[in-house]
Amino acid sequence: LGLTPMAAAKPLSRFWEWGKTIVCVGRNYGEHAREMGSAPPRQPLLFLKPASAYVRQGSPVLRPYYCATLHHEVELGVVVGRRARAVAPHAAMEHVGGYALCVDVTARDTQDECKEKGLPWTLAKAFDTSCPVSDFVPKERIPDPHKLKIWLKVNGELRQEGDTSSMIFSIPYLISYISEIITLEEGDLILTGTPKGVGALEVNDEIEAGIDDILSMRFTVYKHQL
Ligand SMILES: O=C(O)/C=C/C(=O)CC(=O)C(=O)O
Ligand SMILES: [Mg+2]
Repeated sequence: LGLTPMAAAKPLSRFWEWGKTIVCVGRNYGEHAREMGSAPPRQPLLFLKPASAYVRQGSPVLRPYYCATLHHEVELGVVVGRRARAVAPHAAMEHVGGYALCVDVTARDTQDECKEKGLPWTLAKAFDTSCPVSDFVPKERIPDPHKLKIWLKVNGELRQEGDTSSMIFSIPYLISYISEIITLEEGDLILTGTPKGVGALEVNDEIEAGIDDILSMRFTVYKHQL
C-alpha cells in the first residue's frame, strides 16, 4: 500500500527495556571512598554494566553463586535523553532526559579479589540483576539533581542516606567527561556513585530505597540457582 512502517516507539519512561549501556561512576563521594580505604579520584573512575543487569521491582536481586558478600550501593541514575558525543559541561544537561534511583549491587568479596589481582571488576559489578532501577522520573520533576537525599534501608533499618550535593564530580562534568570517551545514546543510564554506608545483603533481605519523598522501590534478595 506504499505505507512506511512506523518506527517502534521507545518511550524513555521504559529505558531499561531498550537502553544499551549503563556507565557507572565509582568513588564519587569522598566519604564512600574513605570507607573503602580508597583515595578520592582525581578524574571519574568508570566501569560498565550490561543491560542484562537491569531488574525491576517485582523480580528478585540474585546473589551470584561465587559471591559470599553481596553489598548494596544506592545511587542516583541519570537517564540520557539525547545522544551525547564530546559535549561541553555547559551544554551537558540538555542531554538529560530524566532520572531513576538505582542500586549498584556489588559482589564485594569478588571485587576485593579483583583489586588484589589487578583484574577488571566485571564479575563484581556486571552480573545479572546487579542494577535494580526505579520508575523513570522526567527531568522536569527534579529541577536540581544536586539537591536530593537518596536513602536505602535493609529490613527496615536505615543503612545509607546521602545528599547528591556531596558528589565530587557534578552531573554536567560526568556527562562531558564520559561523552568524550563513550558516545552516550538515548536510553543509556549513568550511575553517579554511592554515598557512605554500603553494607552486606543476606538472602531473603528486603531492600527499600528512595529519593526524598519523590519515589521509593523494594527488592528481595535470593540466591542464584544455576
Ligand atoms: O573503592 C573501592 O574499593 C570500591 C569502590 C566501588 O565499588 C565504587 C562504586 O561503585 C561507587 O563508589 O559507587
Ligand atoms: Mg557504585
